[in-house]
Amino acid sequence: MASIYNINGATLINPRQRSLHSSGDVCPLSSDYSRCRKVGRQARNRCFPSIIRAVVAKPELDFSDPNWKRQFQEEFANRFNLPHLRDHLDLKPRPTTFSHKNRSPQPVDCVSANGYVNDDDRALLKVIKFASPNSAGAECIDPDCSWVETWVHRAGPRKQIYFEPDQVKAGIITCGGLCPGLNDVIRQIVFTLEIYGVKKIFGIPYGFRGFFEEGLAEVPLSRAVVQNINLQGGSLLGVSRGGASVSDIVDSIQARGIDILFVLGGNGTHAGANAIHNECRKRKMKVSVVCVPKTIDNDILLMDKTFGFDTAVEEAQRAINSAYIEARSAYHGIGLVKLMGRSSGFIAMHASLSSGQTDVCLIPEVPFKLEGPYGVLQHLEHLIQTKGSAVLCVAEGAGQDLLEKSNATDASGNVVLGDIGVHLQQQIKKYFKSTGFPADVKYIDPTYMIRACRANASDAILCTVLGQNAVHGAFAGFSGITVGICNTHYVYLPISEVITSPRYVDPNSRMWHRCLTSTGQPDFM
Ligand SMILES: Nc1ncnc2c1ncn2[C@@H]1O[C@H](COP(=O)(O)OP(=O)(O)O)[C@@H](O)[C@H]1O
Ligand SMILES: O=P(O)(O)OC[C@H]1O[C@](O)(COP(=O)(O)O)[C@@H](O)[C@@H]1O
Ligand SMILES: [Mg+2]
Repeated sequence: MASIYNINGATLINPRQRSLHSSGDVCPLSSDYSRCRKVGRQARNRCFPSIIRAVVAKPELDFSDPNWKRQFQEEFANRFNLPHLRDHLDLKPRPTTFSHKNRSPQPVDCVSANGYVNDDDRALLKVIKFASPNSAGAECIDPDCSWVETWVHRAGPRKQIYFEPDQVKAGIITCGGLCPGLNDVIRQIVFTLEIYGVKKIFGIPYGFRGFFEEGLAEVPLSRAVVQNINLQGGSLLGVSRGGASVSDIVDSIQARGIDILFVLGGNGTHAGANAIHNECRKRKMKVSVVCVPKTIDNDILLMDKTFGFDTAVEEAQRAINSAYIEARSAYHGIGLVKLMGRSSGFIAMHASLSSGQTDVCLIPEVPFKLEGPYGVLQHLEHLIQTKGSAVLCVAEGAGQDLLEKSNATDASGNVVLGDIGVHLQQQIKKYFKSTGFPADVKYIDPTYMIRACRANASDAILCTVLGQNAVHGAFAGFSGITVGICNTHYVYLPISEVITSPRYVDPNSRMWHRCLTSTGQPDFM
């Protein structure tokens, strides 16, 4: 079924629809930009509007059929239906032991009828009615841009649960790169598990590696152990990339007797967790796998934001402010800041917006030229001539087509990127030297500083709610789900729906346009 999501300046085309984009100038994903670039400027400029045309033209949907909307919504509801342990096991629920008002597990008759989320509660995924497919960031299904409601499942504690808390062994694992707030989530998961009455809570050290590497013992967790871990950054459990086969991990889960596994990680981790969930289901194991999305890159689909992103932006804008001060104080000063963002430019875009001092923001989703009359270098020269200084912020995944490719990957299979920051620094110096009017380039690469820090207040709250809801989701019997915030409401989503692609900045979105308005930068092509 056709679908376009566009939330807070991000676009996704479900890769299942990729066949729709096989010809011409359609560029749904950043990896397709190079192909797009080859078809020339005019075609390239049509890239994002073409996404809309491609989806509108989806052959299976017959918009003359008065039932098309109902069909679409039914299929959407099926896709977003939450996988449950009941799907493969014959299970009876029991009344919950979770109580809002008491810190200890409650006997059944003390559980108040109110304060629980009904399984039929839903949150609206999209809240804008677009009048036209040409509206900024439009996500339309039919040519008239009809209003089609899409609902997702509301997160929270249920009245009925599918585990006996005092018999449960729960495991927590943190995978991928660091992210502010990991400890906050671990802490809230432990607190909430204890309130349900769980006694056996363990951390698996160093990501998926902890399941198979000898000598890495489980870390016993309790309220006392995690009480203050939110005061520092990093992960109490450690993180890693790479890992064992899914089958070996599930063998290990079986051998350890884990009933509920909480998996904190990004896109790669979610793919791994979904594979673990599917393998458990195949083996008819009563194991609930619940993810909490973690990434400073904010590249997880459908969500308003992931935890750690806000904090990373706050730290990143400090680097931009420093670059500004250096550039402003130097004669012909240029401040250059490289920020993380492997394939999505959210950190660079938001840090540029929040600092307000960026003159040029370069992100992976928007191609640019360095040389020539429309290139970045000439624009920098113009800025030096008119303002005396300039600040440039670049995401690590930007401009990779300007660099030599190594084809190397990290342990998780992520492409090792060329260093666009160093390249820009060299090219800017070279250019200004050749013009006979050298610039003073101050290069700041705050890479790990923006993520190896404690979560800020906003992220700490997000982590708290996500951590608690992860536990509620597991006790409700769901497995293969992740928790997120959509349009300010907390929801559960099937992992399969959030791993279809990374989330990208949509160059046609209002947010990117706002960034351009703020920087005042031209189109560098
Ligand atoms: N497609 C996949 N299937 C199974 N496991 C995966 C997959 N992609 C990544 N992983 C595993 O998930 C973990 C984290 O992945 P990584 O890409 O490094 O970080 P992130 O989860 O933050 O994207 C690694 O241990 C990696 O081996
Ligand atoms: O050096 P590391 O630890 O591999 O991490 C670098 C990567 O971490 C990130 O910030 C976040 O990546 P993950 O979401 O996969 O953890 C990327 O933007 C960056 O490329
Ligand atoms: Mg990743």
